[in-house]
Amino acid sequence: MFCFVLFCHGSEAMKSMTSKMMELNLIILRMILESFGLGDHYESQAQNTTSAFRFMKYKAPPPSNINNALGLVPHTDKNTLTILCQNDVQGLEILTKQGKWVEVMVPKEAVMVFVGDALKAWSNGRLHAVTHRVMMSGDKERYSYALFALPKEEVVIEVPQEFIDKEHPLLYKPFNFAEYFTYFTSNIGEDALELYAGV
Ligand SMILES: O=C(O)CCC(=O)C(=O)O
Ligand SMILES: [Fe+2]
Repeated sequence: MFCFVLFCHGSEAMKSMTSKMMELNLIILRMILESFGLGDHYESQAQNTTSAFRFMKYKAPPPSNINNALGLVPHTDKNTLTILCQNDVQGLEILTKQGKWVEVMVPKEAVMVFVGDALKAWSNGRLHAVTHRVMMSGDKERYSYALFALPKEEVVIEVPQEFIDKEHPLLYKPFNFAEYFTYFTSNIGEDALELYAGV
């Protein structure tokens, strides 16, 4: 996979795209919070959020491996919410809780939204950060672009009291997102969140 991160000082089109995706991210965040009856957390959550934007290009697999080439390794996103757009070359797969990989057919003009580790932790595990990967087949390149909403550097992620009760004991200690991310980059593994912040 080839990818680069854009820090949007550049084109107006990019700036407008980023701000629309950020707007969508905030709408989704508000819907999630309201669905838990926690709409009053929206303002602080929104203020604590920043973003990164990334383009990705996946080459078509080599002829020797046309049906089954790994484009992007299995992972959970580390941030809060990801909004992903793609061209018409499918390839995204998610891992079910039963351990089965399932292809996701993203309809044209639809976007995918992923909950990342940061939001999983904040919600005390109520929201699931799904493991996903990209598998390439066929002879066309896949392009995708994503907005990664993430906590600002100084933000400490702390489970709100409303998410803690007898049936839902505290699962994650308060942690600084930037420090978690640094930890993850030198301890890459599926259970990074549990190891770093698990109670
Ligand atoms: O390019 C894709 O379809 C997936 C990208 C992704 O999961 C990521 O960058 O975290
Ligand atoms: Fe991802």
